[in-house]
Amino acid sequence: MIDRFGRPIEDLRVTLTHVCNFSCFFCHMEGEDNSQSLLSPEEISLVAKVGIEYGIRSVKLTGGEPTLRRDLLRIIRELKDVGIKEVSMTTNGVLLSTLAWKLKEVGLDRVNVSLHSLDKQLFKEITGVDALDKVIEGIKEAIKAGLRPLKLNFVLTKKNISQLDNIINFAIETGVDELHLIELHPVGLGKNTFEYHEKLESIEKILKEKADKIEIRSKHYRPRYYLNNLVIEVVKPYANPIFCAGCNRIRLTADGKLKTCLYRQDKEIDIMDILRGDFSLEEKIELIREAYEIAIAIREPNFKYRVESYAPS
Ligand SMILES: Nc1nc2c(ncn2[C@@H]2O[C@H](COP(=O)(O)OP(=O)(O)OP(=O)(O)O)[C@@H](O)[C@H]2O)c(=O)[nH]1
Ligand code: SF4
Ligand code: SF4
Repeated sequence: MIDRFGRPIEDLRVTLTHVCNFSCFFCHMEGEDNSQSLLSPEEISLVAKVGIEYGIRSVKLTGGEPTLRRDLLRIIRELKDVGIKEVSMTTNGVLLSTLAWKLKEVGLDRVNVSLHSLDKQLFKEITGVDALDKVIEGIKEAIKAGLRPLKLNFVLTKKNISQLDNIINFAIETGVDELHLIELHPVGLGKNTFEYHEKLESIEKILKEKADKIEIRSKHYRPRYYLNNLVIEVVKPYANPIFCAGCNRIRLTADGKLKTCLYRQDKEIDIMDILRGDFSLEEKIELIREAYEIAIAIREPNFKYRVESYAPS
C-alpha cells in the first residue's frame, strides 16, 4: 500500500528501549522523547504481523541500545515466527561478542554496528565509554556468526573526519560488507551539537572517482560506491528531498506509537490503548489495521524541497 506521495511502507523500525550504555554526543534517539515504557515481544510481533498486510517485509530493531533488552532473543524469534522476512538490528556493538551466535540462532539476519573512531581516546570522547576493543571484538564475532551483510555506521563529524581512511581500511581488512557514511542531523542531542556537522559532498566526489561501480539503492535512493569488495553507502538524511522520496519505513516507538517520520511528533498514532486495552485479539487486529491506514494516509516526506545551504558556516 502506498501513501499520497507514491511511497510504500516495507520496513518497520522498532525502538526497543531508550536506555543505552553509551552516551554519544550526537545521539538522535530516533526522534523520540525518553520514556520508561517497553512493548512486550507479543505486542511488537502483533504490530509487525498486521504490518505485513500493508507491505512490511523487514524489521529494524533499534534503541537506545537494543541488546540491553533481556527479552531480545524472544523478540527476534517472534518476529520471524509471524513471517517477517528480514530482521536486522542497529547496535553500538559492545555486547555483540557474547551475543552474536545466540542472535543468529534465533533468526537475526544481520547487524549494523556503529564505529565512529579507531582511536581509543577519540572513541571515548564520542561515545563516553572506553570500549573500542570490545566493539571490534563484537564486529569480528558477528561476521563469524554470519550476521551479514555486516554494516558499519560511521557518523561523520568535524571531530572524527580524520578517522575515515583508517575506518575504510579496517572495514576492508576485517571483511565488513558495507560502510555507511552518515551525515549528522539535528535531531535529539544532534540539535545542540550541529556545530560539528560536516558535509559529505567532498568525500562523495572522491568516491565517485575511485569507485569500481555505483548503484542507487531503492531505500532512500542512497548512493552505493563499490570499492575493493567494500560497499560505501552515503546516508544524507537531512534536508534531502531525494532521501525522503525513497523513504519506505514506518516506526514503532518504545512507548507504543506508530510514527510516520523521524522528525514528526505531530504525525504519530498512539496504539498503546489498543495493545493494552480490554479487546479480543480479533478486535485488536482490526484496530491496528485502522491505525496503519491512518498512518499511511497522513504520512508525508519531511523534506519536500531542496534546501541548498543548511550547514552552519
Ligand atoms: N531521517 C532519517 N534518517 C534515517 C532513516 N533511516 C536511517 N537514517 C539514518 O541512518 C542512520 C543509520 O541507520 P541504520 O539503522 O543503521 O540503518 P538503516 O537505515 O536501517 O539501513 P540498512 O540497515 O542498510 O537497511 C540512522 O541513525 C539515521 O541517522 C530515516 O528513515 N530517516
Ligand atoms: S550508541 Fe546509539 S543509542 Fe547509544 S548513545 Fe550512541 S547513538 Fe545513542
Ligand atoms: S520522511 Fe524523510 S526524514 Fe522522515 S523518516 Fe522518512 S526519510 Fe527520514
